[in-house]
Amino acid sequence: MLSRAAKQCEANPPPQKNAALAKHLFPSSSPSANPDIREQFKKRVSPSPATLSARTGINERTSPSWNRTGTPRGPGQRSFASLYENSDAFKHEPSSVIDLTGQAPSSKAKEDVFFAEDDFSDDENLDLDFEAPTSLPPMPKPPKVESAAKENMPPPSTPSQRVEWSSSPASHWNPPNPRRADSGASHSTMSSLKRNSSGEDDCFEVPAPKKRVLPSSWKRDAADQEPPTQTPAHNAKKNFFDPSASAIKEQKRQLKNQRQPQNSEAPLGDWTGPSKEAEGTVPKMQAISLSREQRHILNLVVEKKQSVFFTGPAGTGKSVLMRAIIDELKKKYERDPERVAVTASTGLAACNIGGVTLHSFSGIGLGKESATALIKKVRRNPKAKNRWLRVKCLIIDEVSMVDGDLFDKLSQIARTIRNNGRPWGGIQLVITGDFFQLPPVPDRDQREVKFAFDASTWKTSIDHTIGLTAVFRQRDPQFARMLNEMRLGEISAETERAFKALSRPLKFQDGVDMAQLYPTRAQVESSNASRLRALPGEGRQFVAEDSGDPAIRDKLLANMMAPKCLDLKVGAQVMLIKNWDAGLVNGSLGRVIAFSDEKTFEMEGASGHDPDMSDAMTKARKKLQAFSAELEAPKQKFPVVQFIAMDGTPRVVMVEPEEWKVELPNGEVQAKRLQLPLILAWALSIHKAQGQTLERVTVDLGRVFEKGQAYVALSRATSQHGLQVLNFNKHKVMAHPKVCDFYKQLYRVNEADLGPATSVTDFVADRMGYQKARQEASDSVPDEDALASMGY
Ligand SMILES: Nc1ncnc2c1ncn2[C@@H]1O[C@H](COP(=O)(O)OP(=O)(O)OP(=O)(O)O)[C@@H](O)[C@H]1O
Repeated sequence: MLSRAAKQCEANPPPQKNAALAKHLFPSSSPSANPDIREQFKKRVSPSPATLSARTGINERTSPSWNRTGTPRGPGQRSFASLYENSDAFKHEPSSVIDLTGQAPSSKAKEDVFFAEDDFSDDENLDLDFEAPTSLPPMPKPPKVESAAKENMPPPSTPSQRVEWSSSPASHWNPPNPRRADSGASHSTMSSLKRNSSGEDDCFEVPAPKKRVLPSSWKRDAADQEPPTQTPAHNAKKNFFDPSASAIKEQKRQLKNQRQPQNSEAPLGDWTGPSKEAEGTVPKMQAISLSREQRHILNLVVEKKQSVFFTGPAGTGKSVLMRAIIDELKKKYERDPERVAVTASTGLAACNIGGVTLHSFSGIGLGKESATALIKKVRRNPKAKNRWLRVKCLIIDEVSMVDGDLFDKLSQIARTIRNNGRPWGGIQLVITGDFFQLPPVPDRDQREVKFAFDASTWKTSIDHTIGLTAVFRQRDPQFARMLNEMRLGEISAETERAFKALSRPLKFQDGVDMAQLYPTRAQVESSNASRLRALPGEGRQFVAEDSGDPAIRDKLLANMMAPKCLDLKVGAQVMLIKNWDAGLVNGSLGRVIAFSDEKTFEMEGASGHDPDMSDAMTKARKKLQAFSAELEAPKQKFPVVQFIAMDGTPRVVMVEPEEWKVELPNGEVQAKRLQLPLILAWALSIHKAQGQTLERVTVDLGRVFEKGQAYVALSRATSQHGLQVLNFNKHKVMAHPKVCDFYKQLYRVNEADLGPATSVTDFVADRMGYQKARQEASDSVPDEDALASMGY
């Protein structure tokens, strides 16, 4: 029968139009020149990669690469340049994997390959990085659809070839709605009511505004609207019969979105009073784009792989730049995230950049022992040892609080564990901080403070020391100058007078008071507790949901900005501790005006607070209840907060829990906390305020006791209008003499490659000195003298 069929087939070859259809449906396997499948088999004599892989026991990663015609390449046949020859070169396909095994796939009679357990023990010495050729052909233009979606999509056909599938609507060709993941995470329980925010999501690219924002989000610009192919109506229809909680949530969200454009003229947000934003008088806030000096540093780190310490006065954008660097490095090492370790001196600072403490990364515990003992400790800890071996780029934020001895010990650990004599065993360092700000926490033995720049290995560890000069936080140049004098401890009589004049009381009409900064946590807690008690009405307590290894979880989470227990009442002053968008950022102050759940939008406690608001809220409630009446109401209620946005306008948001993670570079989550991104904010600790930008702040210098504290506290303010200074005493604001000396040694030089107009301060003289020292260090046994002087 088969031979009869074959004969018939030979006599009547298949028509061409079927070949076209086959080509469309199976483009990768469809024969193009010769439609006869037998001819294809005749041509293909080499084994397929999968067959070979099965035969040799080597998986796809190590199997030989294949060219487009299906013939294998032998060793040396595939150059890096060839990777860029076609537009598919960057696709993640086995065929694009570079053959590092050196085995030609054409050698057919391969024997099975077996690996011993330690065959790869020296893998860490392999440096597989390569510089991309500079003369690459342009990358293929990305298609309009999202890449993630594209991977799962069949290739769209041209109109002439289009084959309609009766069971597949055209919408299946569209990318998924990017907002769905977000909204899908919103359920009625506390654990599911979270935004997908891994650590600090803020970056120089500002994220899209949150949809819970009322009323200003009712008037969104076109860029924030749903893609035209996915109207809320379309999605609502799709989920209409889906009874799951997430589908109901999604449905409600879509209904809300549908209402937005229609209601833009008379926004629901009337109930907070029409904001300037709603009236269209406030220009749309722009995403932060890095300044020239910031970009220069980014380039040095990411492209030139230099070890850099960048510093600068408060508000010069060190944190913004560091986040941009982290983003870029993570992209660069996307396939091997352990190559980038994000750390900071304290748990709080680490949380702010989505990293871990330097201690936690390095696996040294408190790190009080000698370097030799610490090396033994790391060796006994395979995970920590592996981190040291894998890391290529170590980020250290808030370096002013890193102890100098610790810096030397870590440098020694890195060299020894990595068996590499270069500074830090060849790890690229990216360090930032301002030594005029908070110093290392002093030891119990009260020895003199030792800064990181005092470390014997500091100079040999850094290629470039760069000072950022443009202050962004304070727009008023006179105020910026006053703060700079204070930073350097050189306060003129005029500046002293100006600071003393700031003792006047300040009152704001919007109900949000000044945040008072205190040096100790106890002072902060007692001040906030008494203000909360003084408020009328019933309080609500929000207890964080913690997870992770119980042995270390509580310790790791103890330093977190988000508290374990948060007590709130209507009228409580709060501060946002996450970055949401350009208007609402970490540090934005607000006031709780009600408690609500999203579905019924049932407000409590707002009446009597503000009559206009109560009236408008009633309207708002009715409108929302109209479409949410049939949906099941959740039990959990969350605070509705009226924030003062960065432009000074009020914005009302219902605040729901978010997630904080303490994560190791390999992505291993050590601890997790789910909590509202709020803290009480009548009083704040200076420690918690470090890194924040505050619009309204009171500082009582009579309470300040540590060098650097006064500067940190005062430099949080954005303007003199929002700053009250009590008990100003210029002797209280003196900088540490060692820090003054360190910065005096650094001097301004214009970088030749940036041109004469640049404001970049690159301390070239030091850098040259460092490089010379580095050269010497790598030629001989590194830093032996330094280590000997430290008793190692
Ligand atoms: N390139 C930029 N363009 C506009 N604004 C910027 C830029 N860089 C930073 N900013 C803004 O300046 C303010 C201070 O930035 P940032 O917190 O990064 O400064 P910092 O140097 O880390 O301050 P500190 O030392 O006090 O922590 C923030 O409000 C930030 O949004």
